[in-house]
Amino acid sequence: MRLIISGGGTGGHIYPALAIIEDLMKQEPDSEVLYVGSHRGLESSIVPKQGIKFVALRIQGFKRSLSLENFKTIALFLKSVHESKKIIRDFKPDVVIGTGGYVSGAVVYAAAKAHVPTIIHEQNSAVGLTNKFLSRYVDKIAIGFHEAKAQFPEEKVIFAGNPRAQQVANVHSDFKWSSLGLDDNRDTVLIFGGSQGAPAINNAVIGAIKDFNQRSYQVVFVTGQKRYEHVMTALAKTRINQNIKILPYIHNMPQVLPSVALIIGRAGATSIAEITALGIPAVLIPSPYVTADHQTKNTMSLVSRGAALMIKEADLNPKNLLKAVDQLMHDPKERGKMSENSKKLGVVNSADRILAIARDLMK
Ligand SMILES: CC(=O)N[C@H]1[C@@H](OP(=O)(O)OP(=O)(O)OC[C@H]2O[C@@H](n3ccc(=O)[nH]c3=O)[C@H](O)[C@@H]2O)O[C@H](CO)[C@@H](O)[C@@H]1O
Repeated sequence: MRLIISGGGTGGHIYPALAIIEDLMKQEPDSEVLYVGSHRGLESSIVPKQGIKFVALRIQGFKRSLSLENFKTIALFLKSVHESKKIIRDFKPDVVIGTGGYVSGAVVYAAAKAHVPTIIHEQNSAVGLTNKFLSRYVDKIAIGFHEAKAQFPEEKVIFAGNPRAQQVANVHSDFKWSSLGLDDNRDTVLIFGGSQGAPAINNAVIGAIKDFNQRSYQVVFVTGQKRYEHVMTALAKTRINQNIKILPYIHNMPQVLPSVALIIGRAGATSIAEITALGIPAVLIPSPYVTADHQTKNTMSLVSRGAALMIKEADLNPKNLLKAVDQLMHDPKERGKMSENSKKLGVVNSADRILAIARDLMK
C-alpha cells in the first residue's frame, strides 16, 4: 500500500497514526508511507525518530475568538492545501488517512479534492473542529467512541476503536524499572498529564511529594517536556527519595505501560485507549479545557463501568490525590476488579479494522 498519513499537534493525534503505520508495515512490509505533519507540532520531533519519512507543512490552528491571526491562519491553510496537492501528485498514495489536528485538515482536504480515497480517524467522543470540517469531503470516518457517531454523516461512520490500543496490547516488553533507577519488585504508580503535562496535576503531585517519599510503592512522575524545569525549580528544596522518579517525558510508553500498577492522569482519548487495552487501574482527572468537555465524557465511560475513579480538576489537591492513590495501592483486589472491567472496554484490533477500511476503498 502507498499511504499518506497526517495527524498532529499533540500525542493524542500522532500515536494513533504511528500505530496504523506499524500495523501496515507488519502486514505489508513493502508498503511506502509518508507522514505529513506541521513544523510546530510534537510530530516534528516524534515521527522522524521512528525512521518514518516525514514532511512538515507550515500551518497553525484557528483562534476561537475573533483575531487578526485568523487571516494568517486561512492564508497558511490555503498554502498548505496547495503544497499537499503537490505532495499527493508526487507520492501517488492509494489512500490518505487523517488522525486529527489542523495539519490533517489541509492534507486530507487536498486528497479528497484530488479524488484519492480518504479516511479520518476521530479519537474522541466529541468531534474536533478539523474532523468536523473534513467529514463533508472524506469517504469514511473511523470512530473511537460510539458517542461520536451522531455528530457525523451516518453513512460514512464505522466504529473502529483507537489503533494505539492494538499497538500497546501487542508489545512484548522487557522493560525493567531498574533502567530508571527504581526497584523492579515494587508496585509502581505512573502519573502524567497527557502528552504535554498538566499544571494542575503537577502542582498536586508537588504538594504530595513529601508523603509519596514515605510510601512502600514507587512513583514515576512525568511532568511534560515544557513543564519539567518549572517542576524541578518548585522541588529544588524538597528531598526526593529513591522510590520517586521525575521525568520530562517517556518516549517508550508501550514498553513501560504493561509494568504499571496504577495510572493517575488526564483522560485524553488515546490515553484511555491504552488504559483499556491493558486494563490498567486508573484515577482520571479530566481536562476541563477541551472541546465540549469531552475528557469528562471519556472518563465517565470508564467510571460508570467500574474501570476507573475520577477526581475533578476543581477538587484536586495533594490530600485527595494521596488518598486515592493510597487507597488503591493498598487494595490489590480492588485494582484487580478495575483491571478486569477496564479490559472489557479495549478494542485491541483497531489498527486492523482501519487498514481493512483502507483496502475496501482501494478496490
Ligand atoms: C489538552 C488536549 O487538547 N488534549 C487532547 C489531546 O490529548 P493528548 O495529546 O494529551 O492525548 P492523549 O491523552 O489522548 O494521549 C497522550 C499520548 O501521549 C503518550 N505519552 C504521554 C506522556 C509521555 O510522557 N509519553 C507519551 O508517550 C501517551 O502514552 C498517549 O499515547 O488529544 C486527545 C486525542 O487523542 C484528546 O482526547 C485530548 O483531549
